[in-house]
Amino acid sequence: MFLVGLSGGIASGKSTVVAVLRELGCAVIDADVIARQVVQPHSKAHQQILQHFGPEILLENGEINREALGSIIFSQPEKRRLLNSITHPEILKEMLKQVLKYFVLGYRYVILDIPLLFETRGLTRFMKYTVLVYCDPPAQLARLMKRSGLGAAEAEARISCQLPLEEKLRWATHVIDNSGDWESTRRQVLQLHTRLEDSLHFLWARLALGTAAAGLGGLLFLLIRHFIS
Ligand SMILES: CC(C)(COP(=O)(O)OP(=O)(O)OC[C@H]1O[C@@H](n2cnc3c(N)ncnc32)[C@H](O)[C@@H]1O)[C@@H](O)C(=O)NCCC(=O)NCCS
Ligand SMILES: Nc1ncnc2c1ncn2[C@@H]1O[C@H](COP(=O)(O)OP(=O)(O)OP(=O)(O)O)[C@@H](O)[C@H]1O
Repeated sequence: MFLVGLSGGIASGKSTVVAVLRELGCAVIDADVIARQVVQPHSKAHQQILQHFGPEILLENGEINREALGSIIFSQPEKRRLLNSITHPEILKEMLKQVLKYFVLGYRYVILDIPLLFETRGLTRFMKYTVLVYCDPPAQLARLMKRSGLGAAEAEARISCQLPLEEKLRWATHVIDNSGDWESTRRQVLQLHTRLEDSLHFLWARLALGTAAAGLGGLLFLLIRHFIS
C-alpha cells in the first residue's frame, strides 16, 4: 500500500479535486474534516482550546466558534502556532487510524488531503507521491473572497498564513492546475487517476519480476550444486 499526499492553498480547489477522486472510487482522508471532529465538545483538544482561548471562543451549544477562532489565528501567528500544537497531534492520530482502516479494507493506495502538507515538511517523506492543487493567485483570492465572504485584505492575510503556491510547486511530484474551468480540472484529475492506477500495476509487475528472478536464481544455484558435487 502507498500514500498519496494532496495539498494546495486555502481555496485553491482541493475539495473540488477530491470530489472527483472519490467519484472514481479512491479512498480519501480529509484533514479538514478530521480537524472538525477532534475539537468536538468533551474531546482533549476542545478542553485545551477552552483553556487557552477562553470561554468566549465557544458557541452557546458548547461547540467551538470556528469563525471567531479563525479571525484570531489567521491574524496572530503565535495563536496559530498554539492552535496547531493542540490540534495537529490529534489530527495525525486520527489520520493514521483511518489509513489502517483502508489498509484492512484492501485499498492499494490512500489519498491524504492535508492543507498544510508542505508546511509540515516531515510528513512528505511518508508519501510516494505529492499532488499540488494549484490555482493562480488572482483566481485564488477571488474564490476565497467569494466562498468565505471575506474582504480583500482579510483574504490576503489568510493566504499569507501559508507557503506561497509558487513555492509548493517546487516540492510536488504532480500538479493539477485549477486556475481554469471545472472541465479542465476534471480532465487533469482523470489523468492523475490513470497514473496512480498504472503505478499500481507497475508495482505488481516489479513484485512478480522480483519473485521470478529469485526463483530462477534458486534453480540455478541447485543446478550448479548438483553438477559440482
Ligand atoms: C481556524 C479554524 C477554526 C477555521 O475553521 P473554518 O471552518 O473557518 O475553516 P476550515 O477548517 O474549513 O479551513 C479552511 C482552510 O483554512 C486553512 N487553514 C486552516 N487551519 C490553518 C492553519 N492552522 N494554518 C494555515 N492555514 C490553515 C486551510 O487551507 C484549510 O483548508 C480551523 O481551520 C482550525 O481548527 N484550524 C486548525 C487545524 C488545522 O491546522 N487545520 C488544517 C488541516 S491540518
Ligand atoms: N475551477 C473552478 N472554477 C471556479 N470556481 C472554482 C473552481 N474550483 C473551485 N472553485 C470554487 O472555489 C472555492 C474553493 O474551492 P475548494 O473548496 O475546492 O477549495 P479548497 O482548496 O478545498 O479550500 P479550503 O482549503 O479553503 O477548504 C469553492 O467555492 C469552489 O466552488
